[in-house]
Amino acid sequence: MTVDSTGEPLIVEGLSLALDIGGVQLNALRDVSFSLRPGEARGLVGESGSGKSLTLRAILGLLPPNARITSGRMVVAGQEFDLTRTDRDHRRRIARLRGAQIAMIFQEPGVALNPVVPVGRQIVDAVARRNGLTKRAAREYALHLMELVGIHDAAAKIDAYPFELSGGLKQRVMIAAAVAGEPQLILCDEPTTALDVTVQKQILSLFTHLRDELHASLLYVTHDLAVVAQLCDSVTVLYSGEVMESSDDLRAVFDGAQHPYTEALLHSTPDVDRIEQRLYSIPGSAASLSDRTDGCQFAPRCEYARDDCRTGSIPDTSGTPGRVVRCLHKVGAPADGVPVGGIDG
Ligand SMILES: Nc1ncnc2c1ncn2[C@@H]1O[C@H](COP(=O)(O)OP(=O)(O)OP(=O)(O)O)[C@@H](O)[C@H]1O
Repeated sequence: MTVDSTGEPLIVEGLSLALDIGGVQLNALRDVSFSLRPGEARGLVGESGSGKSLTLRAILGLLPPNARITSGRMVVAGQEFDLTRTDRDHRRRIARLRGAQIAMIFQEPGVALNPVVPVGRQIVDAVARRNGLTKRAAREYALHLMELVGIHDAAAKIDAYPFELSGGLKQRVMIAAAVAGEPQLILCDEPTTALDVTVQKQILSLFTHLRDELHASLLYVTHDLAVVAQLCDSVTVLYSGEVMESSDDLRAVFDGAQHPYTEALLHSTPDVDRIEQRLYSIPGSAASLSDRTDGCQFAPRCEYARDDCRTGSIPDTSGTPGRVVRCLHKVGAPADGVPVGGIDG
C-alpha cells in the first residue's frame, strides 16, 4: 500500500517485526499498514496475542530488546521514519515525538503515575519544564487540564497523591498528563480494561470530548468491538500479527464484515440490549508465535478455509478504496457459483 503522506497525523506502512525467542527469529507482525486522518479515531482490534501492543510500541520506539523491525515506514506529523533503523539519531527523533506530537495512554494508571509525587505536578511537569512556565502558571494549567478531563473540584485534588484517588480518577489524571503537550496523536492501549463498566463508559465519552477539544487523532487498541463501535470512525482488525480486514468506514464493517475472522469477532461481541443472547465463541485458539505458518493465519479456525488459504501470502481482495480484506473466500462472496459459507472447507 502506498499512501500520500500529506496532512495525515499517522501512516504506518508495511510494518513487519520479528522476535528473538531462544535464538529463533519468529514473525510477530507481518506487513501491518494503516493510517489516520486528522481528527479520526481508529480502533486497532484483535484477540490477545494478535500484536496490538507491539504495533503501538513500534510506533513509539519502545520495543522490547528481543524485537527487531524487519520492514516498515512511518509518517508522523509530516516526518518520515524508516522503522528498520536503530541508530542513535533515529532513536532521538522518535523520542522527541513522544509527549510532544504523540501521547500514550496505558492500561494501568497505577504503573504510569509516580506514587510519591502529587498528581497536579505530574500532569504538567514535563510540559512546564519544556516551556519554562512559572510555578503559578504551571498550577493554573494543571487545573485547566484536570477540568478538561472531567475532574470536578480539581483545586481540592491537585495536591493529592495517586493512592488517595479512585481508579477512574487516576485514569483521568494519566489522560490529563498525556494530553498536556497538546499532542496531535493519542495512542491508547486498552485504557478502560481495569475499570468498572460505569467508569469505562465515562472514560470513553471523555476520549470523544478530548478528540473534539484538542482536534487530535486517536489510535485505540482494544479486544472489544463494542468499544470500537462507541468511539471510533474506522477499524483495523489484527489476527496473529496480520491485518485481516480494515476499513476507513466503521459502519461498512459492522454492516458487512467480509473477513470470516471479523465476522466471528462481531458474533462474539455482547449486544448490551439483548441480555438473553448467548455469546458465540470462536472455535479453537489463536496460534502461538511458533505455530505461525504460510497463508492466512486464521485458516486453521476458519469454516470457509480451503487449500489455497494455506499457502503464500494472502492478497487484499476488497477492491474498494479505504478497505482491506485479506481473504480469498470472503464472507458472502460467491465462489465457483456457490455462496461461500454454503459449503465446508
Ligand atoms: N518481548 C517478547 N518476547 C516474546 N514474545 C513476546 C514479546 N512481546 C510480545 N510477545 C508475543 O508476541 C505476540 C503479540 O504480543 P502483543 O503484546 O503485541 O499482543 P496483544 O494483541 O497486545 O495482546 P494483549 O491483548 O494480550 O495485550 C504474543 O504472542 C506475545 O506473547
